[in-house]
Amino acid sequence: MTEQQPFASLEAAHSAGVYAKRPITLVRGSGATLYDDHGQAYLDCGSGIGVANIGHCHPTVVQAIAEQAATLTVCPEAFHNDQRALLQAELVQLFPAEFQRVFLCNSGTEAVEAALKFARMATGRTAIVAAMRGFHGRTFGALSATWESHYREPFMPLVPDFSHIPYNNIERLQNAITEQTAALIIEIIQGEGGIRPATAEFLQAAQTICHERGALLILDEVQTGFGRTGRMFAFEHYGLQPDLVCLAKALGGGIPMGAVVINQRVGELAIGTHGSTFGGNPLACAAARASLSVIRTEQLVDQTAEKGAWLLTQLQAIRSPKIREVRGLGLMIGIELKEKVSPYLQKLMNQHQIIALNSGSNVLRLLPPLVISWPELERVVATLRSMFE
Ligand SMILES: CC(=O)N[C@@H](CCCNCc1c(COP(=O)(O)O)cnc(C)c1O)C(=O)O
Repeated sequence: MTEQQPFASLEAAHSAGVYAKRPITLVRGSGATLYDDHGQAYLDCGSGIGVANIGHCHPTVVQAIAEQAATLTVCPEAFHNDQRALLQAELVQLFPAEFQRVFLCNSGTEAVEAALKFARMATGRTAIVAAMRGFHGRTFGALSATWESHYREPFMPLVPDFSHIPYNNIERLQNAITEQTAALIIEIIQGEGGIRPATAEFLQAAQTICHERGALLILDEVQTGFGRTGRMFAFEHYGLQPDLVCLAKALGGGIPMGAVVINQRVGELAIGTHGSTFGGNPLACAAARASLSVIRTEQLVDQTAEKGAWLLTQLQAIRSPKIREVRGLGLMIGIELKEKVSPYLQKLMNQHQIIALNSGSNVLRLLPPLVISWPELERVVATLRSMFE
């Protein structure tokens, strides 16, 4: 172990080796601030890749986890549980009335896997259509819906009968969705694919075409959900009526959790057709209930709409030959550069103590906690302006 980075070298000695690492060791977080093992503070504009919407270690969630950890953490879905029953009821309350059922799991990729299986089972069809540049997870089904070849190639063959269309291309959608299509799966804003919002026309056409041809519309809101875009769920911006909505990341307030919220149009799912040992566990459900209460009581959705609009305007006002476009919705912002983004991420972290993300090789992605303060937002804008102007 090196004295400067004792934990980094220890971790590197035993890690599977699949992750690119940044040279800091994060050991504590509070609100939108993270601290490394030397006590250095960082302003977090990554939220753990869109998880810490309510900030790090929110006291309400910490208390709920502590209480549930001392009460019951293990309860498979073979038995009823109070926290799960309450969370399910509170979760479907956030959706239109036709959404009455939810499948609980432990990650985004699991939510996508469940939605894909439910769609094939409910329709009796096998074809799945997804979007180019889309990202839906790393497990074989979700990976089959994910576009970029560098995610897919080492693992071929993937699940058969998946195809991809250009995002926002209605004509290709018309040709791709047929009577054999079980579902279309899309993001409202492509998160890993470069912070690319769908057009309202594309989304409306997707819903119309799917429902006219008996296919289900699966919305992957793993990254856009829980206030991230300035509405509780991004589909609300467009008045959509999806059939299955995949959720995860911020759902559990930092505790791993995923969910599929199911429109009654999908019909009944037969007992024994899917499952998960940890899905719906009391600890995650208690954390999720606490997180939802924080989003509600701190009015984080409305705050995000206001802060996000201001941030987007400020960043779009930066005049720089290095910036191609600034886009996004709420506090899900992408700055597309005319060059590689990684040097800028390193500079932000090492010289300015701001942690931001990439999305692809040339988009600087900002996913700050929704609790980020106005002074912290002003610091982000001032820093980026100084870097790019
Ligand atoms: C460092 C690291 O592990 N990064 C993750 C980043 C994934 C972030 N996105 C997850 C995601 C997923 C998968 O979610 P999960 O299994 O990672 O919880 C599904 N759908 C959408 C729209 C998503 O954005 C990865 O490279 O797999």
